[in-house]
Amino acid sequence: MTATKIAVIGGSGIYDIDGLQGAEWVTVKTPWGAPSDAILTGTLDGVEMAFLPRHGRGHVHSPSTVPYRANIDALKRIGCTDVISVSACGSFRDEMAPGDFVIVDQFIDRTFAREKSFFGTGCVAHVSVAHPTCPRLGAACLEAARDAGITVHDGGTYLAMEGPQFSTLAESRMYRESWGADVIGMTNMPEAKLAREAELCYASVAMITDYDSWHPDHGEVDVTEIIKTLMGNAEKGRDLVRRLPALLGADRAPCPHGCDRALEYAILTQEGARDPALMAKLDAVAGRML
Ligand SMILES: CSC[C@H]1O[C@H](OP(=O)(O)O)[C@H](O)[C@@H]1O
Ligand SMILES: Nc1ncnc2[nH]cnc12
Repeated sequence: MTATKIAVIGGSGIYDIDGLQGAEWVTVKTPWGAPSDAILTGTLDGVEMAFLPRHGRGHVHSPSTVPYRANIDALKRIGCTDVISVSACGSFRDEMAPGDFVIVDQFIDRTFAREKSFFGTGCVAHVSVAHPTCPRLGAACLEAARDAGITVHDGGTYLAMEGPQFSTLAESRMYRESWGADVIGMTNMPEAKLAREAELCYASVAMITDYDSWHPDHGEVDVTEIIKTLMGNAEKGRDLVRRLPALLGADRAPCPHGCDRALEYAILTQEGARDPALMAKLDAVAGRML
């Protein structure tokens, strides 16, 4: 058993969480640059927590410029074991209405202007992301959402687009009709892939704000409407987060799905051929393996 430390990455509309005992904003340095902001640490129901606003307080970073590698490294570096992403999303399904939450379990990654791996020349690694989210952590999020009285859907495919503009009508229809995506956002990739490389359990809670632009009854995405829905969603998201420590507990058994052992057979570069500079940068992310 190891001590649980729950990280929450708050998306648009969620820039802090309340109720933490011993709350303190901590600045964390990483070899991948500065994270989006300082990290709010403390305990809730006897469980260690860490909160990182993805876009920074004041919403400074765009989806393309969020420092995803620094964020995941920083959370790993301070001892987090589980990462929960809470994000605003558009919906491709009639039944997934604005105000509903979806526990995402698959992704389609359409992002192209972001660093997607901690590894590279001098230390090559290939982890599996066939199942990119942790079922144990996702189940806890589902239970927390139900306990909070939130309308929540168990499972869904999140299309990660580059942004920052919303999709064209043709793209929206293609993602929905041909690609089978359920929700759309701009930030969960490469975050989920990096969390897997860092051997962190990752779950994604999509908070629906709109029907993107495909819906004949709703017209195109309207950011003022999104922001209105976002405010209500953010309060529900905070309620969900408050319930997680009691559900996950202070002590943590190894992940039954192997998230915390993802690098076990993933590093291909032979010891003598590894780049010392890159190896030094991997101290937190892959320290267990090096
Ligand atoms: C507020 S609309 C677009 C913006 O909101 C989402 O951010 P996050 O995933 O961090 O909640 C979406 O991905 C876009 O970045
Ligand atoms: N329709 C949408 N597309 C992309 N990101 C979003 N975030 C919230 N709504 C969105």
